[in-house]
Parts: sequence; structure tokens; C-alpha cells
Amino acid sequence: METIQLNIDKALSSVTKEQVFAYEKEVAESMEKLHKGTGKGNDFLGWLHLPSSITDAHLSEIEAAAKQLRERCEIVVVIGIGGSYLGAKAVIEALSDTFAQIKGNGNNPQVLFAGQNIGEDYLYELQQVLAGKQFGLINISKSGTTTEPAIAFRLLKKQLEAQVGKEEAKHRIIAVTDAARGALRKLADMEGYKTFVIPDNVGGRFSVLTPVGLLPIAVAGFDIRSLVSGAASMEQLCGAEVPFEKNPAAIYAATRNALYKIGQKIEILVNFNPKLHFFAEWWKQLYGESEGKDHKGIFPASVDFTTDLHSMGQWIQDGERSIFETVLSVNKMKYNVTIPTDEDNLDGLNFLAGKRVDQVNKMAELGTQIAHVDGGVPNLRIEMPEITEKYLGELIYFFEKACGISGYLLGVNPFDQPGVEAYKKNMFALLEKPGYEEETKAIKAKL
Ligand SMILES: O=P(O)(O)OC[C@H]1O[C@](O)(CO)[C@@H](O)[C@@H]1O
Repeated sequence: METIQLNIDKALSSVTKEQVFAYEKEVAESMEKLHKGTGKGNDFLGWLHLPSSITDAHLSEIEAAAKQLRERCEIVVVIGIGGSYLGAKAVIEALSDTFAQIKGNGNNPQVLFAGQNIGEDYLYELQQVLAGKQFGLINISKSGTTTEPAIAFRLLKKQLEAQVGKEEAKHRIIAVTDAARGALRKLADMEGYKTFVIPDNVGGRFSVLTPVGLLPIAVAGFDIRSLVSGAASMEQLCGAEVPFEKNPAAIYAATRNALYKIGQKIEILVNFNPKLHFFAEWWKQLYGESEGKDHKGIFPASVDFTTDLHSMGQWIQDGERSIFETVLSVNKMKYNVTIPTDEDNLDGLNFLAGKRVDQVNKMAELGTQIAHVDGGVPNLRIEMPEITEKYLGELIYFFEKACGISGYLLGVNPFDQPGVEAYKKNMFALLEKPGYEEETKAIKAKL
């Protein structure tokens, strides 16, 4: 059976296989911390066995709720930020027709996103798009108090109620939040919205395989069962009992830490397929929030090739040697486009006539790998047979498991994010939120 494959051969000119394998014992200890729940942040390990423990009844409930929204709405706006946004966005973008918003999306509603920024023009333009449309809302917030989604929900809830009335609006709003706590839970219970629970022991960035990701993905018309079963097969392949050399999550975590140790402090997740752009955004939150603490951590960056070879390519080839690349490579395209011959051949490209566009892309990929490795950029490669729900599920779990191991190798708590509170505190102080009087005084003195 085909699965995603990790290949670290082209990183081994910078670190040796021995340096990677020297992590075997520490990886085993990290793995044990995850599986026995003895490490830092052990109250947030609910993602570890999530794929294999999701029940058929749970998936059916999500599918039924998605069906309700799909029947009533031509547009569904998913409101959320960070882990309450990026997983669904990543999977939907990867699986969707790139031009679905122009072409229409068959029987599927358009899925739009809000609450992932505080852009006034973004919200205004979204409200205009929704005016006169049959739309619904999925409001996702674990805490229920995050400012960005709360502002978007206020605006869009009002608009929806004005357009269809309070009673109908109730059937078009679903809340995904904490089981008992938080403002969104309170509001949903008060208004009688359908709700789904984000388990207490699953942090935002590890929540894509809960209703946080599964509900929007099902609304968009994709197969959540296949996504979960892909993740479940990776749960086995990355299990605690799988030996180090055969365990892709262990090898990935060890290699990136070995590289970090020799000064490769930036990891660039590379794709050669624009559909994976938002997958990298999801990955950046996963690794950035998990590892960037105690003044440590690999900085997770991303590029879309070949697009960014014409902008960032120079830096990557020739800039400071503090980077390594992890390339997401997709074997098989969905469609077949052949380059035509041209009588005049003014662009000199007739040597490509009859070749598929993807053959050119694959040679760009290989050429880039060789150039970057020659230029001193270690290269890890993850091959994906094709972009389907199953392989995205595998990739998600692979990165989650490796992230848990890697965070423990680094010696941090991979499951908290205390640093993100700093901007919130200042923003509230500047906005003179009641209760922030002291902070307001202090911050104003700095202006
Ligand atoms: O789901 P919530 O509670 O609105 O949080 C959204 C995001 O905000 C953070 O808490 C901090 O940015 C992330 O960890 C999380 O994914």
C-alpha cells in the first residue's frame, strides 16, 4: 500500500547518518514521554490517538451537520484563527479546484473564511459578498474569547439574522468550542445552536482532526473518513513500537534537531504545487507555536516553488547558510496538460512540445534540489503519491507526531504557547479594556 515517504539522503552531506542516529535514545525517551504522558504539557496529548479513536457515530454526526448547512447555504463562512482556521483551510485549498470561487463548485457551497485577521476592508467586502446570499456560519474558537473571530462573528451573526430572521439563523450557525467553558459555549447554549466540542486535551494547532477541521472540510464536500483513515494509518506507522530507523516521525524529528545543532536554524517547507500553500501555513503554526520558546527553536518558513525561485531563490541559493529545506513533493497530478508545438518557436520551447507540464515541474524540482544541496542547503524530501484526503491525513499526523517528539528533543513544552499573550495584553491595554487600567497607564508611558 502506498504511503507518504520521507527521504533524508540529501541532508546527509551536512549531518552524518551517525549524527542523526545519535538521537535514537533521546527520541525513544521523547516517544515514551508522549505515550506515557510523563512530559511537559501532558494534559494536551489528546491528538496522539485521535485518528484511531474517532468513532463512526462521531463522523456521521459531523456529516449530518455538514449536510444541513450544505442544503441551506450557497456560502458557508468558517470563522476562526490559528489552529481554529489553518487545518481546514489547508485541506480545503489542497483538495479544491483552484478557481472554484469563479467557476462555482458543483453542488458544494463556497467555503469562505473570516476571523483570521482584523482587516476592516476584508470584513466589509465579505459582508457585501454575503448580502442577499443564502449563507451560514461555523464559528470555531476553543477559548471562545479570541478577539479576531469574536469581532467577525458579531458582524456576520447580525447580518445573517437581518437577512433570514433569528429563527432560521439558528439552523445556519454551528459553534465548535469547549464542552463547558467560554463565551462561545455560553452564547451557543443560550441561542440553541448546534455545537461540536473541541476536547480539552487537544490544543488548537493539533485540532484539525476534531470537528474544528472535519466539519468545514465535510461542508466543502470532501471525504473526512478517508482523511481520518489516512491519519490512522500514519498513527500506526509512527507508533512507539516502530523501530527508530523505520519510523518516519522519529527520523524527521532527529534529522531536523541534528541540523539545528550545527546551526541550520531555519527550516523552509517547500512545495512545487500551489495547492499546498496553506498546508505550509498550517505546518508553520504547528512547529512555530510548539517549538519557538525559551529563546530556542527552528524558525519555520515556507516557499511556493517555482514561483518563489524568482524571488527568494537567490537568498536560498546564496544567502547565509543557516537554512535547510523540507520539500513536499507530489508524484501524480490529477489532470494532464501537454505543451503544444508552435510553428514560429520564438520562445525556443519546441523542445518541450509533447511533454506534460508536470514533467517540466519535476525537472525544476530535481534541478533545484541539486542546486540547493550544492549550495550548502540540506534537503529533506517528503513524497506524497497524490493530493487526496488519505495522503493529507497521513501528512497531518506525521507532522503532528514528529512535532511532539521534536519539541521534547529541544527540551521545551511543545503544547503551550505563552508567548502569544503578549500582543493581546498590549492591544487590550491600548484599547482601554476594562480591567486593564494599570497596563493602559504603563503602555501609554512608552508611546
Ligand atoms: O480557538 P481559539 O481559542 O480562538 O484560539 C485560536 C488560536 O489562538 C491561539 O490560542 C493563540 O494565537 C492559538 O494557539 C490558537 O490556535
